[in-house]
Amino acid sequence: MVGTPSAMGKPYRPKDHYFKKAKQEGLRARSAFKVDEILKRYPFLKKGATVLDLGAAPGGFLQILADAVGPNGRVIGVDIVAIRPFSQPYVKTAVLDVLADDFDAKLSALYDGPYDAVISDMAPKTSGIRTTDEARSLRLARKALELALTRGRPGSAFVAKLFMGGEFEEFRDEVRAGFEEVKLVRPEATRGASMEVYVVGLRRKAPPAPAPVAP
Ligand SMILES: C[S@@+](CC[C@H](N)C(=O)[O-])C[C@H]1O[C@@H](n2cnc3c(N)ncnc32)[C@H](O)[C@@H]1O
Repeated sequence: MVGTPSAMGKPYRPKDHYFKKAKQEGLRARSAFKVDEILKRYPFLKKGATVLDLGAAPGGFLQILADAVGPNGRVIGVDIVAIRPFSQPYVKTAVLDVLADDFDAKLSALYDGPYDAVISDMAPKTSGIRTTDEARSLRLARKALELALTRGRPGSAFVAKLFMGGEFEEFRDEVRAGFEEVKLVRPEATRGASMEVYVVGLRRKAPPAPAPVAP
């Protein structure tokens, strides 16, 4: 089936190769292939690791993350939409809005960290107005970065999806300030028309030691 031509000239196929592959492999979403590719390129998640997945519904990323950390690990997934429960007891999910005032307290009640990786595939509801959508995407990515910096261990990793444009460069600099290395990934499974890119922060820098108290 030939889809509607996109702005970049590539056809948009709602039921494309990755959609079918996800179905065949029992994956909840085609996006699972995106995190799988990121983890293959940057294998920062070890068995036994603890990971926070923001914007986790319906759970494609969670399936890959659960496999990556195994039963001695821990995966926490949150979304404003309910996530069908996982059979693995080390995968915990909750309906939470990361932008809500009480989010941090509710996340702490779920699991207080620290995390080996904070991953965000959050995407705002699109308005069709490019600047508005970029700003909303950036707001979600900045919240994810705040969580990675406050709840990630030194040495931990960060991944956030972001719509290119607007303050993209500023955001990349903010990630650079907190992580030793920063990479940009546009996974194979990303649809042709999409402006999204994943910013990957590797090895969170240790926060500066507190100033010594004067005698
Ligand atoms: C592309 S989908 C995520 C797909 C998911 N990674 C998977 O593999 O199944 C983006 C998600 O971001 C969520 N989202 C958007 N705004 C959010 C917010 N403020 N708090 C939590 N989740 C949010 C949406 O509800 C949506 O489920």
